[in-house]
Parts: sequence; C-alpha cells; structure tokens
Amino acid sequence: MNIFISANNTDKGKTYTTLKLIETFSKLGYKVGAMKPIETGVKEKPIDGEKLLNQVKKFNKNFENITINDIVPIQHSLPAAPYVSGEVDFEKIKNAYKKIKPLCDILLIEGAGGILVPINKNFKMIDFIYFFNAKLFLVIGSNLGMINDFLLNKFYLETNKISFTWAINLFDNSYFEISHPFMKQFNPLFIQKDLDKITQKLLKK
Ligand SMILES: Nc1ncnc2c1ncn2[C@@H]1O[C@H](COP(=O)(O)OP(=O)(O)OP(=O)(O)O)[C@@H](O)[C@H]1O
Ligand SMILES: C[C@H](N)[C@@H](CCCCCC(=O)O)NC(=O)O
Repeated sequence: MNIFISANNTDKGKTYTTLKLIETFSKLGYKVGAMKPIETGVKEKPIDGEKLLNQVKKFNKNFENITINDIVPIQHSLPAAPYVSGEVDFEKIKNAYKKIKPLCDILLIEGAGGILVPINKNFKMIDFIYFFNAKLFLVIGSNLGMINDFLLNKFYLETNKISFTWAINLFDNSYFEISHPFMKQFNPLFIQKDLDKITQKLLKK
C-alpha cells in the first residue's frame, strides 16, 4: 500500500506527521518505508528526507543500506515549487521507487507544499497519487486561516472525485477557540490524539 502525504500548505506538518505514521504503522507490525520524491530548499542535505530515513531505519532493517539519495531522488536548492526550482526527472523517481518498494508493506510518500504545487507544465503534486497509485492523506495545520484552506482542498478533491483521509495538526490550543466552533461539524481527527483511528482509516479505505 502506498500513501501520499500532502497538506494545506508548506510547513504545516507533513514531515512531522509522516514520522508519527512510520512509528504507528511499524508498531502495528507493518514494514514501513518512506520517500520524499522531490525536496526543494536543500542546502547541504535534504533535511526532511534525513528525518524520514532515520525514522524508517529505527523500525525497518530492510532499509539498512538505503541512502538519502535513494529516498529523495530529486533535490533542488531553491526553496520553491519544483516548477520554479528546477527540472524533475521522473525516470529517476521511478527508479528510486522500484528500489524502495520491495522493502516495505506500506510506503509513505511525502509531497512538497500543498496539492496543487506545480512540478512542471503538465504535472502537479496531487498527480503523484496516480503516479504511485497511492491513497491521499491530507494534513491541515491548525492556525488561523485553516478553515478556508480546508474548504478549498475539500472542494477541489471532491469535485475531482479524489477520496482522502485528513487530520488536523495542532500547533497550539487557540484552534479550539478560533476554528473548532466551525470545524467541529466535520468531526476532525487530530494527529496528536487520533493516530490509531487515522491508521485504521488508511488501512481500510
Ligand atoms: N504539532 C507540532 N508541534 C510542534 N512543532 C511542529 C508541529 N508540527 C510541525 N512542527 C514543526 O514545524 C516545522 C514544519 O513542519 P514540517 O517540516 O513537518 O512541515 P512540512 O509540511 O513537512 O513542510 P514542507 O512543505 O517543507 O515539507 C518543523 O520544524 C516541525 O518540527
Ligand atoms: C521549500 C518548501 N519547504 C517546500 C516547497 C513549497 C512550495 C510551495 C509553493 C507554493 O505553494 O507557492 N519544499 C519541500 O517540501 O521540499
């Protein structure tokens, strides 16, 4: 099973969440792998990719000899959408995938930014769900502004008949005063307390 992790924007907790999903699925007995096909803003080394690789190695010994370049095949230095930061060689991504996929039961694939971030003229971040035949998990950051972001993502995904599982990443408790009175109608799950429910939903869907 492949799961593509996206978010309502950059810096909303995709890596943070993916680290927790690696641990939770691993403790359920699955061999878990992770990749970030494209990381931008890479100075010396891909920071998100390194966190993912270290976490995977804690639980999955099949990844012992896997390197950062295997799980982050495309690395660009400009911190921007891939469309802007440089060319993306999809063959390289495919080859990395072929190497990693046999090492795990569940592969968590982290995007960059949100679902419509452009990669090139014909390919945007959400298109990775077709490329990898992956389920979509959407992280929604809890800050002011998330209601509009959530509704836009929901509208786009439902209009395009893309099913998704989502949860709120709580940065602080102000969410309960400023956003939850509206959001509660959607019965949100939270990364901080609902990982078991989230993983069960992802396994079922
Ligand atoms: N719930 C949280 N509590 C505290 N810190 C958090 C939380 N969620 C994320 N962070 C921190 O916020 C920063 C951004 O999170 P993260 O890197 O996971 O975002 P991202 O969505 O993966 O970003 P990108 O689009 O760059 O991949 C990181 O420093 C991370 O440790
Ligand atoms: C530089 C960021 N951290 C991120 C790219 C975010 C692109 C956002 C583009 C946009 O929506 O305007 N890169 C990454 O996750 O590898």
